Amino acid sequence: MSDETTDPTGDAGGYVPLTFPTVEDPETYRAGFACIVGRPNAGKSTLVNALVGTKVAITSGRPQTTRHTIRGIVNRPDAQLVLVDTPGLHRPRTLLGTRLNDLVVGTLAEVEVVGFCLPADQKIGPGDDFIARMLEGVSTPVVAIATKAQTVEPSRLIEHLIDIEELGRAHAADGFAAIVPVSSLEAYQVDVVAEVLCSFLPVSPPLYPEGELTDEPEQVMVAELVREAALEGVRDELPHSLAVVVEEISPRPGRPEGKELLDVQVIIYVERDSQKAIVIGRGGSRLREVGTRARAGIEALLGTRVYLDLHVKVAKDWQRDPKQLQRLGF
Ligand SMILES: Nc1nc2c(ncn2[C@@H]2O[C@H](COP(=O)(O)OP(=O)(O)OP(=O)(O)O)[C@@H](O)[C@H]2O)c(=O)[nH]1
Repeated sequence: MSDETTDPTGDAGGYVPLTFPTVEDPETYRAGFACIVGRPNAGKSTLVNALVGTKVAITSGRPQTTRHTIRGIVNRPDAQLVLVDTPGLHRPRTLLGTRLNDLVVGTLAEVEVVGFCLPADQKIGPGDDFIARMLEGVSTPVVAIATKAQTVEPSRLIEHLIDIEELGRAHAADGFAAIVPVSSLEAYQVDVVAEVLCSFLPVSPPLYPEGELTDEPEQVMVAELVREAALEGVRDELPHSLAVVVEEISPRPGRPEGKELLDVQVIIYVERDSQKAIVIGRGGSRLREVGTRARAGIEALLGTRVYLDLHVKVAKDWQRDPKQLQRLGF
């Protein structure tokens, strides 16, 4: 299934030269890494997107859509905060789950501060306790973030903040390093979250050039865009059964200047033939829509016209097969 653009809107071939952000005062400028954790659906990706100001991670109403560690970078006059968005922390049920948790714990030890998202629209439960216990094992300071704060009544928010305080004290003598309510979609206190997280970073020059939104390889970003497009409207049928691999991104040879074209070859893996039929749709109609939607995002990301070549393949039970997982980049 192929799909070439006929009406490009992006700047062709527009890779922006990299410059480092302006440092207001090198004596006090801070830079470092923060990791955002929380149970599935806690609002982690939405918070990262609000902090960074550009969509870098996938959000959806369904748990566990973020399979890769995606970093967003917040540049402030006084600090650079590099955010690591983690997959939904959960008790491992499949091998994929185990790998995700290993990935999360490994990441926590390497960052300067952890943001622990606890959604205000839900009571603190066993999933949050599980994460709090996991955090006991790392010495990184933990900032509790009461997400979705403006989706509930003030009385409920207060109750939630008290419960968070208790959760913190149950797991560490001094409790959480800070507790901040935020509502990412309602633009409430997003700046405060950035400021509090930055206060835990060491004095350091900026780590990444300006304009760089993520240090994930382009392949991963492209795969995420295709995955998001392929799940659109069929999340109930295929929530976790879909993996995307970008086989190749290469410039089409012999294109005239200003009309550059990137060939992008992508494989969508599903677990069963029935799922393949869902992704492709009648007469390939759905896959065409997936291609059109994904291509628009890829062109915006890469800043050039794209020829997207999409294939759907069946990889039986890929979630439980270590070899398949490795091949799919987990
Ligand atoms: N109204 C409102 N909705 C929010 C807010 N934050 C998150 N949501 C919604 O909550 C749902 C889950 O948010 P995500 O950001 O995808 O959650 P996540 O923690 O990244 O989820 P996983 O990737 O499954 O771990 C989405 O439907 C969001 O739109 C908020 O501040 N206000």
